[in-house]
Amino acid sequence: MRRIVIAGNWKMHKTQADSLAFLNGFLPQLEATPEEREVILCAPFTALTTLSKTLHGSRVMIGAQNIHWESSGAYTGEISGEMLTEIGVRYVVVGHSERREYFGDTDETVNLRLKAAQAAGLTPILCVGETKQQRDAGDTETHVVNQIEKGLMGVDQSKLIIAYEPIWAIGTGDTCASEEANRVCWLIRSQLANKDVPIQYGGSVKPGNVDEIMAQPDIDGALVGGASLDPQNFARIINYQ
Ligand SMILES: O=C(CO)COP(=O)(O)O
Repeated sequence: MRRIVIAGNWKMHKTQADSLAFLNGFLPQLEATPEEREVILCAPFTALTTLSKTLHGSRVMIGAQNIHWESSGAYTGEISGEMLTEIGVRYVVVGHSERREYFGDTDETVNLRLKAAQAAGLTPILCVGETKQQRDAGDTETHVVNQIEKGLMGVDQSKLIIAYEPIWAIGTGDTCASEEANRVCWLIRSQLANKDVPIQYGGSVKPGNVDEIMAQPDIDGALVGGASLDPQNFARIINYQ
């Protein structure tokens, strides 16, 4: 039985005060949300403790947006798995295209981060997806399969979430057609030993397109950027029909 997991990726948005204000508007809207839908907020490091304390005992889980592969050491600016679990973080986004593009993450370091997350008891959300050029050149399948193969070497597939995020659809308003997103999610699943890994779609998910996306048979959730910053929009996405 596959799980449904909806995660908000706040990226570099929201102070602690902003995060608390968000929860005030957000939590009351989850009262009628079906129990089986897992809800995660992936917030900046500085907001994690506040969120964790405020959400203690709630159905909303906390995720981080990066993790280093060593457990401690001289790695200025990085964060370890133990530092995250200590404050109640349960999930971590790994291999987001913004980290690959701007901060030098490669399939090799993504693989190390995934293994470190699992060793610390965190569930990683591995992001994969093609650029516009790769799609136009007909390389989507090869690229995504390659990211999956390299990223998942030696990774435990029983404690894992995957997000298919076509880069050209991120923050552009240009959603991937839901049948096409489903096709690539199906392709990803076909590469996995564990067919029950939740596979999310990410890229301009909004209240207006979530129902159609979630109706697809191989899409088990969403990884939501911009629309997760607004409590009404994100709650509407979680409460998809
Ligand atoms: O990158 C994303 C989530 O990780 C998607 O961002 P948008 O929902 O803003 O397109």
